Amino acid sequence: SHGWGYDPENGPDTWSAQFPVADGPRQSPIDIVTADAHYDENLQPLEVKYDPGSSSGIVNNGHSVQVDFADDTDSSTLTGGPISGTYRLRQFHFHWGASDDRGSEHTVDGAKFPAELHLVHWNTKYPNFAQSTTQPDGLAVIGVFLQIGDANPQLQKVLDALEAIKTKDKQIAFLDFDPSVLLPSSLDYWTYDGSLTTPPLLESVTWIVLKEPINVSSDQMAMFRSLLFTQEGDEPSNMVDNYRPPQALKGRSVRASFK
Ligand SMILES: CN[C@H]1CN(c2cccc(OC)c2)S(=O)(=O)c2sc(S(N)(=O)=O)cc21
Ligand SMILES: [Zn+2]
Repeated sequence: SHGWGYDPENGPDTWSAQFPVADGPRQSPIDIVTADAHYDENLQPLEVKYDPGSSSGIVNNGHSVQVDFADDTDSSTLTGGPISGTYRLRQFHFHWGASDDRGSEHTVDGAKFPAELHLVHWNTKYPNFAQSTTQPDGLAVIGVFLQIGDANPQLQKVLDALEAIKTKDKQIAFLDFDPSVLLPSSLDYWTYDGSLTTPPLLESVTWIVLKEPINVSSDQMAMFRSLLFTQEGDEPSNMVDNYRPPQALKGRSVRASFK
């Protein structure tokens, strides 16, 4: 098996060989030390405007489950917050653990959550997504923690699609889904300059990590863990622990939108 992944032979500790930026100055995720997060009254509220008509498909890409959006118009956008200009929603996906004690990429005062949702947006000042991924202000990713609680009915539509995309590279149509139903009631956030948390680990992400988690039940978490990293017909490997651990802060500051 070649290509990056999350096993000992191709996981996060091996990525710097092919992607030297892995040891760069603004890598993600990080541990958010809440006492060190500086309240910035200049931070604007987040403005999320998503059009369910722009959702297109759901795919097992061999690293996560991802819902893709049509990003040829400004139908689903992120503005405000720490960013300037308009960023278009491209996709959302998740990271999770083999058990409920781990799975998130960011941690808060060292605490891990069982999963983390990432909503990926790109800066429309650049001609397209690919170009934006190479720019320091090219991407903005909203991170939402998942905590074990009551079953989340909004998540169920995503989970019900998983049995049709169990193996790597399987995808199906996924229409009329408004990802704002996955956001918590408070949009209070921490923000810092970082990177993609997977190869190519590009240092082009303004991270916007929401303080309030959303709920997921343990049974719903088990559904994520029924996915496979592997293709149909290959020796099956459960898609679990698809998270990169926290990286060095290297002098960066984390700002808070709330007191
Ligand atoms: C496989 N995962 C990444 C896929 N992407 C990607 C695809 C092609 C090219 C490229 O850079 C040239 C980036 S992506 O930009 O959509 C993101 S966002 C993200 S995370 N976890 O930091 O939110 C991981 C990935
Ligand atoms: Zn991610």
